[in-house]
Amino acid sequence: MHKVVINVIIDFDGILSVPNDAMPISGVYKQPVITKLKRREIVVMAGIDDMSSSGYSFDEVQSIAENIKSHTKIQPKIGIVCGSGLGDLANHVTNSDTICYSQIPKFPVSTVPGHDGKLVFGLLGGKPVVLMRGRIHYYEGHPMWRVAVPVRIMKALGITTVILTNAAGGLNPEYKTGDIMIIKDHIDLPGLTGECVLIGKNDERFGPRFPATVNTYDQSLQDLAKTIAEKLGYAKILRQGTYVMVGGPTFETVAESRLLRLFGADAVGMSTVPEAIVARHCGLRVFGISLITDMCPQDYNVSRATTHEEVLLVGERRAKDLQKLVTSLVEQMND
Ligand SMILES: O=P(O)(O)O[C@H]1O[C@H](CO)[C@@H](O)[C@H]1O
Ligand code: HPA
Repeated sequence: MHKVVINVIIDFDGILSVPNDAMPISGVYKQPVITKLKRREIVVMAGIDDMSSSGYSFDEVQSIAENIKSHTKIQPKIGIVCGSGLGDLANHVTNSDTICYSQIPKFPVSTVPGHDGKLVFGLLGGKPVVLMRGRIHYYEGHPMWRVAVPVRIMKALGITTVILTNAAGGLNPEYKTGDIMIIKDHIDLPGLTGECVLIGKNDERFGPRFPATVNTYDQSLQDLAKTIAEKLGYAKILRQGTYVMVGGPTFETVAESRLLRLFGADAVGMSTVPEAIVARHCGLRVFGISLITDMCPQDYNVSRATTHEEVLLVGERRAKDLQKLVTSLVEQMND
């Protein structure tokens, strides 16, 4: 999304033109003339995105969902988004139907290693689910709405709960690589700086213009997950904390990690928050879980570079534990 404030030339007759090299920079213009023109025309002339664009319309989302329904008989009640290196969860789905994102008209495609780009329908813990084996990230160049539109599509498929999983860097000094963090709250850093996923026209059929985001993460699901994790013997690696989203794709500098910690975040990643917001906006119950795949450097003396390969490796190592936790959660949650 670009702020469309452009330099225009207005001649004596009030005729407006946009220079060929028009850039999205601030300019001074005569308000009375500008208001005669539709903003969309100016935007089109300047060749930049329409700032009112908020993505696929309600009808488009329904028709994408209808197309998907024609590929499977499973009617999912729970949607699961698999984070980096966590796609193996899909291997535990029985009676499965798999559809590649690229087969579905208008479905965004993921380009990140560790994100296969497949929708897997089937039974997990005896319940009908749909898993997104691979998610869409903002840093891939997608506008924010597109990052989260799969959540709207899953809602149109009939889900009532979404489970968001991710790989994240640990900021809380008490955390360790391999820990599992139940998300209790988030900080939408892109949102706070003007890139909230809900910016643009609002269609009330999706949800309200000004949605509340307190209690985004369902308390009873957090409690249930905690109980299950303790029974599974994960007490020592179990955390509950705040996830902060950054745009990425750079991993944090020491100074950035310190700043995010000062904000009160326990873990940092480049996803999840837009999906959680869109899910709450359309009335879904949300549960989020982070696998701490690396510790963010907060000391220049011990700073070492995080890599995506390392993130995927830790994901692989903890895959079984997360799979057990998520499967039991799905099995035991009420619909
Ligand atoms: O959030 P998920 O998709 O798990 O991926 C995390 O892992 C990648 C970095 O290694 C980033 O995309 C970060 O957000
Ligand atoms: N920072 C941001 N995103 C991440 C990290 C990290 O350290 N690890 C996995 N995803």
